Amino acid sequence: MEKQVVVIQDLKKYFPSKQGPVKAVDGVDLRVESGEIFGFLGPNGAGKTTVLRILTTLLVQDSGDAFVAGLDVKKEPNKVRSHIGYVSQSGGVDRPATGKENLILQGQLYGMNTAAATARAEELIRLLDLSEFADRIVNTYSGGQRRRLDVALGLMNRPTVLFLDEPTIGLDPQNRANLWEQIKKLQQEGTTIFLTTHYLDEADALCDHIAIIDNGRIVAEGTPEELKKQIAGECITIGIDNFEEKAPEIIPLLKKFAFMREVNQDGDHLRLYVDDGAKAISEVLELLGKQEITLKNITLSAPSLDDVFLRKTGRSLRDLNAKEGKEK
Ligand SMILES: Nc1ncnc2c1ncn2[C@@H]1O[C@H](COP(=O)(O)OP(=O)(O)OP(=O)(O)O)[C@@H](O)[C@H]1O
Repeated sequence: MEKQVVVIQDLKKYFPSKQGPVKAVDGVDLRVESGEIFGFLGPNGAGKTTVLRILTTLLVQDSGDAFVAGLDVKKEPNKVRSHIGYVSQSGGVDRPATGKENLILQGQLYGMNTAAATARAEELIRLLDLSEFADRIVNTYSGGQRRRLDVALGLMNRPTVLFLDEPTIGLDPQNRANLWEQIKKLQQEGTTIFLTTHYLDEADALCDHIAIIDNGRIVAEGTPEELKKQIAGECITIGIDNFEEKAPEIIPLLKKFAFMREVNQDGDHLRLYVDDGAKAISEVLELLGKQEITLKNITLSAPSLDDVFLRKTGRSLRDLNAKEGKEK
């Protein structure tokens, strides 16, 4: 088996628009190793789905190369399709049939005979814990049940790699946690998973490897631990009264502290990356007091993937998600 299941080299896809071309994917390089859960993390409109659609042969790139299971997606789309499963954001099924019937039909569409399709459907019903509802008509399913059936549908042809576009969007915390468990189980069964997500906690908890995309370009890549290590030390977040007026006054003073590595503005908060959090907090509080600045809130935390995103892009992914109503 290929060690690298997905290889992308200088991939570009621009869409025409009245304001000039939208650079949806603007020179992306990526590698996904066999057996890993790979997370493609980025805000709304960053280019995640466009890359996914190219990899799953639904869209052709303008330039650059993409290989899935060693096959060129542009030159051999049919062969690529036989190696992949794809679960889109909207999901697939809308037939007035049960989950199990939908699975069998999907298998038959892949060319399986009824016996083979039924056996595979039963295997997936066990693996993904669908037995409670597999014999019910699909339009009676909850959002979480629907999502799990979508994942099973994507697995009918035993794909080398399963592409999941925002698998947990719109799910409540319990259903999200359940789907994460199922995704981990699939990995243990040997499937490589390529998923897109807006959610920092999802990428952190689930993925072996992450690429962060913004405006069609990869801004950071590595394991969650590697990425967070780039932001050494601890993070103090402070909210102050009269932020607009006071922040420009206080930032240069904060930067003078020997323990201060970096000061970032995040909406109406300051994020201070420091060496020794406890000591730093007391000195920061003393400085605010001297400057007669009123503190609204202060927290100390370990650096998160959002800190990585903020450093690379100057914006907070958590804030962007909140604006889009996608906060977790
Ligand atoms: N068919 C299209 N025609 C024109 N512009 C498009 C088309 N598809 C995508 N775009 C634009 O390309 C950019 C990238 O979109 P894409 O859907 O890949 O982002 P995304 O990261 O998947 O976002 P989301 O998280 O919202 O799904 C966006 O600016 C989008 O509006």
